Amino acid sequence: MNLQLALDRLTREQCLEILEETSDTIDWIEVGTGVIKEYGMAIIKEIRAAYPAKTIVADMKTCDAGKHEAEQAFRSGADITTVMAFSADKTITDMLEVADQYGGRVMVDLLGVQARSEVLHLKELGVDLVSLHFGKDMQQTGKMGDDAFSLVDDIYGIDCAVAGGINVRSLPMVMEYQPDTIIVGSAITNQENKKEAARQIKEVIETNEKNH
Ligand SMILES: O=C(CO)[C@H](O)[C@H](O)COP(=O)(O)O
Repeated sequence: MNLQLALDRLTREQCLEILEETSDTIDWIEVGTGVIKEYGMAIIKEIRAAYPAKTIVADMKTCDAGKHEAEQAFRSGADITTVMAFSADKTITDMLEVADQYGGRVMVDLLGVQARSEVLHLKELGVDLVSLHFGKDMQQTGKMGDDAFSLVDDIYGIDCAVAGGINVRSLPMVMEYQPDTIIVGSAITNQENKKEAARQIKEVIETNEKNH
């Protein structure tokens, strides 16, 4: 199970500092949407150069112009780029095609998706990686429930990541569903000791995996 560190609402310097502290603990680096909007593709290139062996997720949250945005992400060194599930089929299939050319992957963000049929449709399009996402603003009025997982339950052939305010306390509930990737942002990046926060989260993941 991968631990994906989400770098959101941070300066370039903070991103690099946090990576220095946590890179030996985390598996995937997510360059957050806001960070990309602030610094453009340059921040992805810089992180790629600094961490050549890490999997980099560019959280582009593309919703149109899929071919162009996927090319931007992969050319900058991303291994995975994201697209919103509500996008046109053509946006998603174009991105899958570009991903194939670059040997990369597309993660479809299920923010706002209510029906399993939508996930089944994504699978028919060729999608093999989705993220269950309880958004930042939604976190202000609620928290992710285990009903979120009913969207992907028993759908085989699709890897699943999960994101949305996950911390060391909520992690055991999330892990019951055995997602492929756990995405954690603020529960690491907002902590005083980020290295220790990442280590604790990784430890819970590894302990849970051993006992499963
Ligand atoms: O995509 C995101 C925000 O749009 C974040 O990656 C995701 O929400 C994880 O961050 P946090 O753990 O702070 O919720």
